[in-house]
Amino acid sequence: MATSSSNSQGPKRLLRPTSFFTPRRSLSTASSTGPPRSSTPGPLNALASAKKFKAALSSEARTRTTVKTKPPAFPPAPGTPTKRDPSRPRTPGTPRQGDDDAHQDDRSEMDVSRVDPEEVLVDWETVEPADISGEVDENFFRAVENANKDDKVLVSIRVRPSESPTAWEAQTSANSIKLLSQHHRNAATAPPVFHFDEILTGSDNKSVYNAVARNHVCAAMDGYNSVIFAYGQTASGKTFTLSGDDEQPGIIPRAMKDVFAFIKRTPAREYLLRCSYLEIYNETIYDLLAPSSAPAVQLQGTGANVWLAPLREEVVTSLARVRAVISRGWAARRTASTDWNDRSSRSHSVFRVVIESRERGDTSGGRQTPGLSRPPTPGGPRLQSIGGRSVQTSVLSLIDLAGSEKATSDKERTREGKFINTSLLTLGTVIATLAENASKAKNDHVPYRNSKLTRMLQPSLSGDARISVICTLNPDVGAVAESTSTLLFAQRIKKVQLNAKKKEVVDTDALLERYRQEIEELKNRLAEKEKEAEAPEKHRRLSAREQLDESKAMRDLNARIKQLTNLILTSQTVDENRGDDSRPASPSKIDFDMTPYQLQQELLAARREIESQGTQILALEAALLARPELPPDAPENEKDRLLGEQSRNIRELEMVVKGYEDNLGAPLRAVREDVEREWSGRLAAEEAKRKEAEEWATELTRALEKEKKARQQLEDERRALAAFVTKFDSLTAGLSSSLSDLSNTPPPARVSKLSVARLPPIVESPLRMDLGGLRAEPSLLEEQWDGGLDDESFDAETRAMFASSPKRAQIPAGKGVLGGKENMPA
Ligand SMILES: Nc1ncnc2c1ncn2[C@@H]1O[C@H](COP(=O)(O)OP(=O)(O)OP(=O)(O)O)[C@@H](O)[C@H]1O
Repeated sequence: MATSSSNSQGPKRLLRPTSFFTPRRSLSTASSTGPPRSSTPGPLNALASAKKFKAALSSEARTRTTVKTKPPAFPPAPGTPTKRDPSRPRTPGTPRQGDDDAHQDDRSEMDVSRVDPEEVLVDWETVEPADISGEVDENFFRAVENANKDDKVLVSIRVRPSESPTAWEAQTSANSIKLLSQHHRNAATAPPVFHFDEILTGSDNKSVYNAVARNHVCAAMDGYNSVIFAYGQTASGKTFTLSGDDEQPGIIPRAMKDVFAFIKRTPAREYLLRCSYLEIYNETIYDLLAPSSAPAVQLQGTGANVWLAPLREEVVTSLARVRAVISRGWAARRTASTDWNDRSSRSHSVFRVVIESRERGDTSGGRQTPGLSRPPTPGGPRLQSIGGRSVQTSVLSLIDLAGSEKATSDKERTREGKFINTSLLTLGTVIATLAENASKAKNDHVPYRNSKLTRMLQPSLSGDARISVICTLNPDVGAVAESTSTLLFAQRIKKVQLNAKKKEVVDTDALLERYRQEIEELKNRLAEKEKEAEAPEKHRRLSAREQLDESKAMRDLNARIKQLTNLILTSQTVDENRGDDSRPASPSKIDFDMTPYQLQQELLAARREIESQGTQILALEAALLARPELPPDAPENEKDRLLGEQSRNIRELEMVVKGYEDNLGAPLRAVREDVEREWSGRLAAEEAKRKEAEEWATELTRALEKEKKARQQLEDERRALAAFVTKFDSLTAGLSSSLSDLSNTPPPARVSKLSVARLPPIVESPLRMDLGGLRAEPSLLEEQWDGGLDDESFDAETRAMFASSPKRAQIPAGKGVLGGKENMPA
């Protein structure tokens, strides 16, 4: 197993870059002596301020710095501060360099808010050949294939070269690193061996870029958010890794070169690239591209939806523009001379490139996707989806963290160090919690809000991006504690789980077109297969197994066609529901004067619609699940292709479902809720009315019952009266005959005329009708018979009949039943 330690290659780099991308040249006197930090630095002057090793130099290095009176050296380990060189001017309170540079005026020339995105697109034709010449190789495009597979953070360790005795044994071939046993505190146990994705040594930045960054740059070009950051103690080589120098350009310049190379190799798409550069200094975010008087950048939004504002974004169309932007930002960075690093980054710096792309096409006659011609949302895409071409957006963030450090001999540096350490500590805690949550399937609170750095990184750390972390190590014996702590951080971040997804503005037209094309192709294939299957000689040639395979393939083709047709139908339903305004009808447009019944019908129809679409989604999902599994012996590339295809389908389905939910589901739900609310109000009113009516009906029934009872009573009484009259008539008839017998006097005419038929059937007025009444009132009978008829004249039967009457009717005084004319029928 090959063993290489940092010592084996020896330090090669001596000076900070004079600028990015400038042609390689031997280090100049100017750069080796470096301008005094207090001098007014232009962007390139700032870059020319050299960062020097304080350790002993390699022979190669020595020859290059002969002009220096004191040879630069690797910085000693923290904790062993060296005495400041009195000849070197003191860093004046970490000023923003370049504050007064001459570029203030032309800073906003390519500001994204001032240019028409359509005018500044980059495509394979506009990429300058010089921008991609040199180190871009074919492997880059192989990296694209691997870019989308990893759901873990890529963690690499880079050991800085040192001439001092090293405490670590780095095995690059085994990707492991361990402390030499003589430096291990516990002599009884063996020092632990740390394993990572990559262990890198030496000063070659190209191999570092290829190993730790290329895949992530490719992923960003392919639509995934990607973050690459360097973490490590001060002076361990973070800035060297990210920015590099003339001879060894770091990750940022190499990444930008690859971005243009990617565009050159992708003739089907056009790109809008915008860069921003910012730093977090003492827990305040500064825009490095804005004038120093500009207000601090604020973190807006919450959770995973965080964006920065106000933030200057410069559109870049060539490497020359990128170079200018980086130089400007670099010049404005806060660096200062510390006990360990002559140009120590006193802030976390973030270089961001927003990559937007869409398929190329004629923009003149294209249909503007409805709803996308609005002003861009903060943090959202700028490129419009034209002619049914979706826009893919991703962000590539390249972060140079400030280095963790112990207290220094300078008060101001110590204060900065506290902020730096606090935010790095928070980053450590966040990573530890995320790792713990991922490994134990927990959901503990992650303290993102405890620092600006972690809040800004929240969307990426919570799984939204591909992440690569390069942990830089100072291998010196004096830095063992810090290096161990860096390795432990690296170990924790390895466990963080990612789930980055492509960001694409869904364009239904584009999807539909894609589906239609695929259906066409599939139909052609199916037709060919059917033709083949019908050929009789073929039938004979094929084995049973082959025939089975053949018919399965045809079934699969049919299923896919069906699935795509369903997708088209679903999309069209979504589109139709958009209406003219590309949005579903607002609930306010519903006619609320409809009857509750109509509303109910409407509601039912809406529910049925939702249900049928839900079924459609389920059917699509089932069809997707039922897709053929790969035979175990399928070639690897075929598996990859099918896997890629399947994940594309899933993404498309997700987009359609999301589109459906966004465009149809939510408004329909809102409509349903509104209708339900309205309808239940009306229902409640109706119910109240019904209750009132029921009460009224009960009241009526009760009154009716009462009336019925009263009528019944009266009827009984009438019958009793009729019986009484009949009896009376017969009595009077008997009496008159006996009287005439006795005295030959004729009976009174009036009494003789009385008959039952002349009695009223129902007597409305209360009748007084008892014997006592008859007796007490001067009744007609008494008038007529003038004492000739007394109580004794009624037999016992008649008296009993009157007594049993349910309600003894009263004959009004002076209006006896026989004499009350108003009661007599006409
Ligand atoms: N791999 C390397 N090969 C050669 N020189 C290196 C390497 N790594 C770092 N250096 C040199 O070491 C010095 C300190 O490195 P650098 O400034 O990158 O450290 P840093 O981690 O960014 O420090 P700080 O956190 O203080 O900003 C620089 O002069 C740099 O050129």
